[in-house]
Amino acid sequence: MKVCVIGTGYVGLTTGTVLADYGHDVYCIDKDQHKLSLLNKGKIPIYEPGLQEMVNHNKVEGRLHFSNNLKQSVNECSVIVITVGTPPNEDGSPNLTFFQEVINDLSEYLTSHKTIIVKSTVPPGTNEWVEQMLLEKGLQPQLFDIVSNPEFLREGSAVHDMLYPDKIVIGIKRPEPIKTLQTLYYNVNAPFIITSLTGAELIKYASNAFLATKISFINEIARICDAYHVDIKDISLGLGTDPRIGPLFLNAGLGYGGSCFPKDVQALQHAALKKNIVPEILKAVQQVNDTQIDLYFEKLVNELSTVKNKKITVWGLAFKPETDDTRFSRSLRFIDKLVSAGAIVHAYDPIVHFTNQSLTCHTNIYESIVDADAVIVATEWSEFKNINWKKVKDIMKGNVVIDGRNFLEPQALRKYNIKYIGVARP
Ligand SMILES: NC(=O)c1ccc[n+]([C@@H]2O[C@H](COP(=O)([O-])OP(=O)(O)OC[C@H]3O[C@@H](n4cnc5c(N)ncnc54)[C@H](O)[C@@H]3O)[C@@H](O)[C@H]2O)c1
Ligand SMILES: O=c1ccn([C@@H]2O[C@H](COP(=O)(O)OP(=O)(O)O[C@H]3O[C@H](CO)[C@@H](O)[C@H](O)[C@H]3O)[C@@H](O)[C@H]2O)c(=O)[nH]1
Repeated sequence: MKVCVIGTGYVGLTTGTVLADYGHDVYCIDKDQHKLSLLNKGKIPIYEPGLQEMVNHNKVEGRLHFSNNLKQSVNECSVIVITVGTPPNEDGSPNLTFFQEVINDLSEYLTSHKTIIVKSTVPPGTNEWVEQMLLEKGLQPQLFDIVSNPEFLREGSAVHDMLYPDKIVIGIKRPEPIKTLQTLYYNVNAPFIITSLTGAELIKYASNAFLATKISFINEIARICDAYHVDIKDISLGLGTDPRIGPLFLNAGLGYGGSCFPKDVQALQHAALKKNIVPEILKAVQQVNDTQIDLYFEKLVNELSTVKNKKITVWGLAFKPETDDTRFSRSLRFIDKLVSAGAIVHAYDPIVHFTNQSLTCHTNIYESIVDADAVIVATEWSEFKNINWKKVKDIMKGNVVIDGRNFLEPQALRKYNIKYIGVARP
C-alpha cells in the first residue's frame, strides 16, 4: 500500500517506519525543515531505541521517504495517517491548531478516494468534526473515509509497542475501511476493537486517564505509608499480585510526566466539563500529581534547613528512561522549584544535555556531584543503579540522596552513611 504519514514526531516516525518495515511504501511528511534534513541524511531527530536502525534499513530498501510535499504524497497515496501534535493550551484544553491545519490542507488536495486515519490523540467529537468539515468544504462523501485509530505506544519502547500492540482500536462510520486497515496492519497479531469515531477517541483518553489514576493512587497510598513507616514496595507487590489489579503502573515516585498523561488527563476533564459533567476522580488524580513534587521538595528543605545557595544535583532530565523527551518532565518541574528557592542546580542525564542560566548540565555523572549538598534521582536510568556509592559519598559535600523513583537499593547507600530518602521507603 502507498501510505502518507503526516508528522514525523515520536508517533509519526515510528508509525511510518514500522509500516515501511511491513513492506508498505511510506511517505513521511513534516513542515519542520530541520527534522527533514536530518532524516534525509539518515539521522533521526529523537532518541528511541531500535528506531534509527529500522529507519536506515527501510530507507535503503527504498520504502521510506521524507519530504514536505503533502500535495504530491496525498495524490500518490490511498491511505493518509495523521500524527501531528495536539499539545495543551494554557487552560489545559487540547490545541488542535496543527491538526486543523492538516485537515484544511487535505480538503484542498483530495481528488480520489482516501482513507484518512487519525492517530493523533484528539478530544471526543473531533473525528466527527473532520467529516463534517470536509463535507462542508464541498467534498463528496465517496471521496474519503475517516478512521479514528488512536496510538498506544510508549516512548522508550515505541518500536516494540507498535510491532506488538495489545489491540488495534478502530473508530469508523461505515464498515468499508476495515478491509483497508486489515491490509495496512496485516502483520499485526492483535484484536481489532471496532467502535464509533468518538468511541475510539474516548478509549484512548480513558486508557491514559486510568493509568494516571493508578499512579496517583499509589502515590497517595505512599503518603499514608510514609506516615505509618511502611514500605510502599510491599504494598505495590501485595496489590499487584491480585489479577484484578495487576502489577504495572504501581511505582510510587515523583508522579507522572511526559507529553501524554498530564495533557490527556486535563483534556478529558475539559471534555467532561463541556457536557456539564464534573470529573471528580480526574481532578483528584491531577491534584495528587501536582503536589507530589512539593512533598519531596519539602523533605529536602527539612534535611538541609534551606536549599538557598545549596548545590543540588538532579540525575535524569528526560521524563522517563530510554527517551530524550523532556516534555512535562517531573525533573524539570523539580528543577524550577529548586531554582525559584535559590538553589544552585546541576544535572546529569545520559542522553539529554542542556545548560542554561539556571542549570549546569554535566556529561560525567561524578563531575555533576562535586561538592553537592544533595542528589535527586528524578528518572530511573539504569546507569544510576550501577553507581559507586562510596565514590559518590566521597565526592559530595553533603550526604542526602532523594530517590524520587524508588529505583535504588536503600542499603547500598545507607552502608556508606548516605541519607537515603525514597518515596515511602523507611
Ligand atoms: N509521544 C507519544 O508517546 C504518543 C503516544 C501515543 C499518542 N500520541 C499522540 O500522537 C500525537 C503526536 O505526538 P508526538 O509525540 O509524536 O508529537 P511530536 O510533537 O513529537 O510530533 C508532531 C510532528 O508533527 C509535525 N507537524 C505539525 N504540524 C504539521 C503539519 N501541518 N504538517 C506536517 N507536519 C506537521 C511537527 O513538526 C512534529 O514533527 C499527539 O496527539 C499525541 O498525544 C503520542
Ligand atoms: O508506575 C509508574 C509508571 C509510570 N510512571 C510515570 O508515568 C509517566 C508516563 O510513563 P509511560 O506511560 O511509561 O510513558 P509514555 O511514553 O508517556 O506512555 C503513555 O502515554 C502514551 C501517549 O498517549 C500512551 O500511548 C502510552 O500507552 C502511555 O503508557 C512517566 O513520567 C513515568 O515516570 C510512574 O510514575 N509510575
